[in-house]
Amino acid sequence: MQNRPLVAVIACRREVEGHPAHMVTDKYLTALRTYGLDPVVLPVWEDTDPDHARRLLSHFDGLLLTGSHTNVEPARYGAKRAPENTRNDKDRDAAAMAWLPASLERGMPLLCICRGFQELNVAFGGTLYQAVQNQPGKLDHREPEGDAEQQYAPTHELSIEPGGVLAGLYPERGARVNSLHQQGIDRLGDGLSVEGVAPDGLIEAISVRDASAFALGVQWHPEWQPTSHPLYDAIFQGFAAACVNSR
Ligand SMILES: N[C@@H](CCC(=O)NCCCC(=O)O)C(=O)O
Repeated sequence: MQNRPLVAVIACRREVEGHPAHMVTDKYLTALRTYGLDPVVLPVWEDTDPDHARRLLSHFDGLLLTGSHTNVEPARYGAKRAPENTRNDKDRDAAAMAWLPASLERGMPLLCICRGFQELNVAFGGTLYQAVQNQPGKLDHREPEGDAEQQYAPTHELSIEPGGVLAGLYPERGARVNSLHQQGIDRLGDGLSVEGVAPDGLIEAISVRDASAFALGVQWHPEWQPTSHPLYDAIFQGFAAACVNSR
């Protein structure tokens, strides 16, 4: 267990038993441990600034931005709040928007999942659909009814862009992936590349074009039982190898 790469994991602000808390659900932390990484949960504060972000992240070998039921504040991508968009977390928004450029500047490996994927797009000047299910021609990407096994079961196809970062990690042209989100990428941020799309054309995976290390975002949840899904496994293997190399 010695000398495992240290991965900073963004927390969310939630109320726990009547008190404000900073928390991460276990599956993200367990997935990192499974792949030989040591997760460290970092609290989020609305007054995070770029200098603090640089100093804080200098202690780590990688950064994971997790999924969350909350949404990026629409004002951050120049939109008004839609009625379907009811959950926010301004502390997490501020931390993510400061940590993303700081981590890329340092060449730290970066894995962004679901909300994290949407944050990566917004950090690069992209915009989001606030309710994908209301967009003409788009599928409903929200989770099905049921228990966690049913909600995180693969529900739609993913088509992987040939020649990209994801294609380099996983040899097949596609896979079935889970889907637990209401929001999604509308306009792609400048400097990002599409790595995979859903059958309705919704962008499902992106990478940072000029990143000096692994920098991938995915709309689905590879942290859910990663060792039993070859694509999810390949993503964590790739991220873990990059974290080892960045020490
Ligand atoms: N709120 C956003 C992002 C969806 C998301 O990250 N869901 C995570 C669910 C809980 C988890 O598994 O961590 C949206 O609705 O698009």
